[in-house]
Amino acid sequence: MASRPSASAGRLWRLPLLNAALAATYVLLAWVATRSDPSNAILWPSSAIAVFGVWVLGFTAAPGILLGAYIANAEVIGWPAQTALLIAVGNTASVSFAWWVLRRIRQPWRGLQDTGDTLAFILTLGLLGPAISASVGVISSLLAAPPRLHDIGMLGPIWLISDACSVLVYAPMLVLWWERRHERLPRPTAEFVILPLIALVGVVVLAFSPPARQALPLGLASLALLPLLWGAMRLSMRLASLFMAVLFTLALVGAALGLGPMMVLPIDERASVLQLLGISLACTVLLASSLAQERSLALRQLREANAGLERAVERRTKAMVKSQRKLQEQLRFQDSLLGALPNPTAYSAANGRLELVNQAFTRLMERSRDALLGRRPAEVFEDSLLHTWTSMDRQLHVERRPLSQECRQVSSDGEATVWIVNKAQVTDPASQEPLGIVTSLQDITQLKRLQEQLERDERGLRFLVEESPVPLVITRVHDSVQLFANRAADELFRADHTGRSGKLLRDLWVEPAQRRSVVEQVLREGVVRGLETQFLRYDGSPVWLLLSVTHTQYRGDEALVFAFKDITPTKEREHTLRALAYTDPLTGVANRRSFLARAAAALQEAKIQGKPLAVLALDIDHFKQINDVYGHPTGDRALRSFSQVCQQLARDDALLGRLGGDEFAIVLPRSDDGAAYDFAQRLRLAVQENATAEHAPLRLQLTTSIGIAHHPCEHLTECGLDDLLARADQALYRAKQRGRNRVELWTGHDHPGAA
Ligand SMILES: Nc1nc2c(ncn2[C@@H]2O[C@H](COP(=O)(O)OP(=O)(O)OP(=O)(O)O)[C@@H](O)[C@H]2O)c(=O)[nH]1
Repeated sequence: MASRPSASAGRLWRLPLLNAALAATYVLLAWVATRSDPSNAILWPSSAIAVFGVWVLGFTAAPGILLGAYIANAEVIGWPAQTALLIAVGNTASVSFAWWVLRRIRQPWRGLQDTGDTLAFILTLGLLGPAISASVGVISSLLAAPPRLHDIGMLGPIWLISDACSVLVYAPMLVLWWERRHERLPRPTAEFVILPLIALVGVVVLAFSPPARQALPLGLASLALLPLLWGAMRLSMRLASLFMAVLFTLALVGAALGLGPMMVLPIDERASVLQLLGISLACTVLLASSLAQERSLALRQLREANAGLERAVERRTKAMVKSQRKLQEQLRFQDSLLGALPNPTAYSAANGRLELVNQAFTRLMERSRDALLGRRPAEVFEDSLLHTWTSMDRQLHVERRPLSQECRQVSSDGEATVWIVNKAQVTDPASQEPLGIVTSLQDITQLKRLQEQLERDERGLRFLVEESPVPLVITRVHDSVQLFANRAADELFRADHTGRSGKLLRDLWVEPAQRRSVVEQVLREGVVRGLETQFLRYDGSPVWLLLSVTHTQYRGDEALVFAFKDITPTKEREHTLRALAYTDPLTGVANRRSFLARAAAALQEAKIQGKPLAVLALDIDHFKQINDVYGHPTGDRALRSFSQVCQQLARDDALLGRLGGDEFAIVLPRSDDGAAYDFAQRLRLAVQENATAEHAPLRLQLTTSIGIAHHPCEHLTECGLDDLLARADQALYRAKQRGRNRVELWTGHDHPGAA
């Protein structure tokens, strides 16, 4: 490759030196070529140096070429200075221009790499450059000294041929040896030593044969083509160009000395014929060598590709060996795994024949491994297992998913065993094609017996539970769906009678919040015992239940078991007793004890809240007479009628109670004396109008007297319920004294003594 001068400072000094060396070489070669005859040089080797210069230094070689050409033309040949300069400019410009054209038509220019490069080199630097140089030279010569007409016709071609021959024969050798100076030479073999020697000797004989043998035909010179072609095809391009240059130089020297076949030609044609011969030999050798170079490059690439291929094959082979080894390891592992499996396990190929069996399988079959491997199921299995085995295989081919099936087998000693046959298809991971089937058997004889026992036990238990007089319900935890209810439970909740109409057990709780807390407690602690709670039956009627709940699994579901006891009669009895304890049986209002307790609580609350409270004491007027005249039953009716009127008129927060006989009391929370007085008056009037004692056909009209006391008290800072009742009683006493059917407020003047 042409090296361009670098702009770096370190290399600047080299360029003038190289140009000077180039000029000096140019002049030296011109001097050598023209030594015998300055006006008629056989060759102009300086042109080759100019090409070498421009190739290596690029256009920066121009000063060296110009200087060398000028000195050579002026000093060596003897042209006048002006002509010499013109010719030198022509020489420099032609080679530079040819170099520029070469770089344009071969882009990127890589040197003499192939026939395209070589052809471009021949056409540009080999022919175009010399043609321009010759043209400029001829014109310059004409300007200097007009020659004869004959000479004008010949001067251009002679100049061109001479330059072209020089460039084509020597320049490639120089350039190739310069550019490939670091490449090692091939090791010399007999062929590469002997054949060039023979060629050299032949050329020497031809070129330097004595004048006596000048009669040899000129065509013999073409024999030189044979060794040159051998060199072009067998040697590297660098050696071939050297070989060619050496042989041609020998021929040239012979001709210069007046020896060799050229001597048969007229003297003025000898040089041109030799040069033409040189040009054609050079072109042939260069192109043939390029072809050989291309061929060897292609061969090298092929070899490299081949080597790459071989390496790939080797790698692949290694990988295959590795994976084969891995596969074998896996197979060994698989074998040992299979052997270690406690369950009888076998692998059968796609054709059904057994390919692998473990020891458990051989024991089950009561045959040796060899007696099983390679056999079809029909050859080794008894009827029951055979039937299950083959029908599962068929099913597996269709469904292609693991299957399990139960199979009963009778061994040779007549013992029946039950097996679960598990089968799974093995498929090719890539194509999904079935490869075979793995079968594993599981002895469930014991399990089966246990299961049967359990089923029997469960039947017994189920009977017990279903027939138990204790109502039992099982519900699923997560959705409360009823999983089981015994007959007693259905009767308790009247499920048969009305139907459940979509209701769940959880809908029957009267207090849903209580249900939630019970479920949480059961899930947390496992059991809840003896909880009294109220449910509604499916028909809506209430029922009191004693409830126990526990947490269990029922047929795979998380479940709650509810056990109930109907305690409704007990609860009703309790209720009646409580009612009897707190109410007056004749009138239904609070009895004395209950009234006093609730009244005390109301007074306490009024004190805490700082609110007023009034107490009314009531007594039916002349009640004793009713009893005495019309009898007790009429008196009882009078009491009931009176209490009813009081109940109807009293506010919701008022407390009414019968203290005894015909004495009643009313507590009015948040009522001052004015409000209490108004209420008492309204009540008195209501009694007068509505309270009666029926004594057919009579209808006795009742009246009442009312005394009022209130809290806070006027004269005492602190007073209790007893004080209030006593004051209300004193006020009542005053009402009686003042004619009855009246309302009196306690004023502080009423006291027993005053009465
Ligand atoms: N019928 C009936 N009479 C009862 C009952 N308890 C008490 N008595 C009677 O009620 C009467 C009470 O009479 P008093 O309040 O003393 O006299 P009174 O006739 O109402 O006179 P004044 O109160 O002054 O109007 C007595 O004759 C008792 O026997 C009862 O439960 N039923």
